[in-house]
Amino acid sequence: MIGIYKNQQDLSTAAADLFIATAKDAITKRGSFTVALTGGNSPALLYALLGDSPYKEEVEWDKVFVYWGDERWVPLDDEKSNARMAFDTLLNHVPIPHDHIFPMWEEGESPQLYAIKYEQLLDLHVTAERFDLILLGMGDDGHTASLFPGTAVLQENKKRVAAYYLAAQEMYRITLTAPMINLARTIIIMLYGLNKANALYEVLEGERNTEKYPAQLIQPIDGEVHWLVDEAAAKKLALGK
Ligand SMILES: O=C(O)[C@H](O)[C@@H](O)[C@H](O)[C@H](O)COP(=O)(O)O
Repeated sequence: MIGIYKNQQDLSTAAADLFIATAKDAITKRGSFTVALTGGNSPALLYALLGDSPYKEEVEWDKVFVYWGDERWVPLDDEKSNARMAFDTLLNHVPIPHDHIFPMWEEGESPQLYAIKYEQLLDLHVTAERFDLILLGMGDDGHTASLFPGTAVLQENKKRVAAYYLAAQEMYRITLTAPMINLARTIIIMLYGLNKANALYEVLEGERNTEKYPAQLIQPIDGEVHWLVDEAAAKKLALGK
């Protein structure tokens, strides 16, 4: 389903409401809430909302387990780190136990070996391999998580977590694979701005070409996906008119 909002503020508020509802539902039904966070700019306002009143009091943070959907393979204090952004805007502001947080990074480890370790970390709390919620963004080129156009990771169907060198950015990326993402109970893909309009149109209404527009791979098996976008990003969509 797709929700089209006036601006970044409105779509971030909608995402915060959905986050809270999903967390409460998971905690009521299963006793915990497992969430994979995203990087990029799109979730910054959502994280700030969740880290402040009145939202922050709505969540039983001691029952929340935080993972990441993808990461740039850089130290936690690097400004490119997705984890650092989430700590700065959200995790340092809420009473979540430190051992409930699983950044995709380990000093001195190789990204490929850490991807194997991360699958074991998932097994600690993500029951039946299903996240309660995965947050995602989408790049102007149609990538989501670290599933970039034309990369071999798009064909990965055995691993749940994969790491690879992204030559175009001269860095390693580590990511949940599409099959793992698609097991989630709920997925939120949030994005805003005119520079996303073309990719959003191609992903949702264009021909299927997952090599070129990897976000087309996101189709939960038995869950729901919510596209939360602003009017500018929805500009080319027929269903946005
Ligand atoms: O680490 C990353 O780069 C992200 O997780 C990535 O998949 C991001 O969501 C998109 O690139 C959108 O980024 P913006 O929200 O900054 O447009």
